Amino acid sequence: MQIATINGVKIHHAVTGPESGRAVLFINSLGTDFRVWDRVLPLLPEGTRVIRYDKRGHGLSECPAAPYFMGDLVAEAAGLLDHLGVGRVLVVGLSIGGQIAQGLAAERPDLVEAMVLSNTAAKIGTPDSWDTRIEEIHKGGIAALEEAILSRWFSRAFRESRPEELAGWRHMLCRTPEDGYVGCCYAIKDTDLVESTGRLTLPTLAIAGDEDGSTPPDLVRETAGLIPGARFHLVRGAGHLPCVEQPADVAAALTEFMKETALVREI
Ligand SMILES: O=C(O)CCC(=O)CC(=O)O
Repeated sequence: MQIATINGVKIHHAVTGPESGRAVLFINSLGTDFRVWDRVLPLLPEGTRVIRYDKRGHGLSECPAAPYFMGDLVAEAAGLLDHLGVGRVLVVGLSIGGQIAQGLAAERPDLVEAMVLSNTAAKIGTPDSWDTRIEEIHKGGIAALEEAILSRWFSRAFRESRPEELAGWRHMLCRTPEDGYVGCCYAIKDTDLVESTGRLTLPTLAIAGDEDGSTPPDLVRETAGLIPGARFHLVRGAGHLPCVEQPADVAAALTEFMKETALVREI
């Protein structure tokens, strides 16, 4: 198990693949830990250097008291890359992870060569919607919202046909510490990256799920539209977590993007 103290927080992370390989940083979503990428990783090009971590309040990382700020989440992603000394990476961020990726690209362009924004946006939800969610969790815990959250995370077909897997993801969600989950809700509530993301020029691939109830395709497409040349890929038969539901499709899109951006890197 690899733990490093970054920005004063103990961050659980894992690095696999050869040191000479293309480095890819994966950042997971609200209520998930880095196992959310498990089904995609074996399908990536051989020799990829994969860096995963649990953001604060999730997985095996330390859970400071809520609220959290996007600036801290970005500082921890940057601090981890500095700590590992891997240089510029391709960042793949899912939902809040995609917001951290956008923030990282804006704050530390020396660390990010390209990004994949999966099921995310420059701004997610409204302050009122996040206040309501935070209040409901304080009253009834994450369990009070689990059905609603799972119905946004996964397509109906997945929920009906894969009950054992659904149970596993339910456990991951409900075992997220309340401070970790609510802390990140505060960070998303206060985040509006429209201006800073609109100034980005790095190669970008945006991915959406056609049944995503959290960040629907049009919202993801809107954020992609802020970045000149960004490509958009729609995953069919997927909710908010296409990396779980349609890993082959996500891995193929990522592999294609890695090939394209490898050419950009060599110029
Ligand atoms: O998944 C995230 O990181 C934030 C977006 C969200 O609200 C997911 C959900 O619907 O619970």
